[in-house]
Amino acid sequence: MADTEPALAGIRTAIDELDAEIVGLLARRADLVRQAAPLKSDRQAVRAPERVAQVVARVRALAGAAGADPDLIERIYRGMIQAFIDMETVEHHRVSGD
Ligand SMILES: O=C(O)C(=O)C[C@]1(C(=O)O)C=C[C@@H](O)C=C1
Repeated sequence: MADTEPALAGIRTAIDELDAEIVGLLARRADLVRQAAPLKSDRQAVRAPERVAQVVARVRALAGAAGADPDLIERIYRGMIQAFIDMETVEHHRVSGD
């Protein structure tokens, strides 16, 4: 069998480079979500299920156009948004006491 190590190492280097970009983008997204927290009236407004549905529908369409699996992208986004909701809930409580 051919030595697969160089190919795997190359793939992992490319993944590491993408992760550096993704983390930078996530930091910017987290900053924007944090800014939204004080603008919301209560916990239900923080969760904003209709907005989550809108974001998921949009990224599914973007995934399709980009040649990615919409189901995979939806799973990733639902996990990510839940983490942002948790963070935004803590921030909302901090600024509003609600
Ligand atoms: O759009 C908002 O209102 C946000 O706070 C952003 C965001 C998201 O991460 O996309 C986070 C929490 C809400 O449940 C909906 C969407």
